[in-house]
Amino acid sequence: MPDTDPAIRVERLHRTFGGGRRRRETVALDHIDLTIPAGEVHGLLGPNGAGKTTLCKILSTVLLPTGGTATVDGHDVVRETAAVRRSVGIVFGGERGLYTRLTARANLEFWAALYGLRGRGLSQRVDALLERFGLTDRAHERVEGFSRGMKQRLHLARGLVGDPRVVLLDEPTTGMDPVAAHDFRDLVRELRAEGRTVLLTTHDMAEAEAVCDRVSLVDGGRILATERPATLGTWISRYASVEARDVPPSTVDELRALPGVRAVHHVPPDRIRVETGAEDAAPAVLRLLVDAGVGDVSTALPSLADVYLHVIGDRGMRVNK
Ligand SMILES: Nc1ncnc2c1ncn2[C@@H]1O[C@H](COP(=O)(O)OP(=O)(O)OP(=O)(O)O)[C@@H](O)[C@H]1O
Repeated sequence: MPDTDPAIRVERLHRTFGGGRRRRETVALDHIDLTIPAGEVHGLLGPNGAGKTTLCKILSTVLLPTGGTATVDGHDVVRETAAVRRSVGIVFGGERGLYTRLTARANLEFWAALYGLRGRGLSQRVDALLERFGLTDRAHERVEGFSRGMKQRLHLARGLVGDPRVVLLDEPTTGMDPVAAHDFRDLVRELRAEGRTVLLTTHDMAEAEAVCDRVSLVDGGRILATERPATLGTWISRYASVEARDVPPSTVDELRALPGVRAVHHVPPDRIRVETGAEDAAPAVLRLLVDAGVGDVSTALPSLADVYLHVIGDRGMRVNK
């Protein structure tokens, strides 16, 4: 592969499900474009049904696109499936993909054999992965007796068995406890230090901020924005809201006229909530309330769901124009 090729290049990628005579068509991916340079950790952040898993499945050749193109490590996911499979390791969260009646070691041996490893090379790779993921002591136990966190670690080991240049992690921390989730973040940093490209799907904005070089916000099969995580922080501060009690009507009017104020809602019986939509708006609202002598004031950062709603709403309108 020439070094200039991105690790992942997706152009006008489209995937629908259903749409037969009686079934409504679902658009899982709506003509998306995405370019991820080699060595980047890229987050796909979005609500349920956004299309994240569909994209991972297409990139790992498990699913065919309806239209458009995708390449991994310079190889086309439709025409060069064998080469793509050699380049990609995929890790799904949850229970999928492990043979629970086999031991941890047997699971890894099975996958290593599928990647063409044999004999000494195979056992060295498997030993190294068991060690890396803290499973050496339990290697000869059946997976059905493993805790959820141990299964997750085995999933990660499995994803790396073929020494892939590109690692697709689909909700890998679902169900992990905070310590395991912390270890996972270290692992992603290690993968990057090893020069691998990582595509990580998650619902968790904090996780995305902690490990990703860039994040794409996905909803309804579209990529609404691709930004560096620091920009996600400004999205959050941009959508802060301020609540206050016993605000005189004239001050409410002044608040409505402030730049960056999106709405002022009455919250019965005696409160108002001011929603902002610009970075400096919340401090300006606070100043105005304090200057007006309003004492009972509080601010709230929006939840992740609020940020989705605001950003998706804003960009959605622009996309739909
Ligand atoms: N095999 C399928 N048959 C029919 N519809 C499907 C199929 N797979 C996915 N879809 C639909 O495509 C859309 C995108 O699903 P996808 O699983 O890619 O979303 P996601 O972002 O991974 O969501 P989640 O976070 O819930 O895993 C959804 O509307 C889903 O119902």
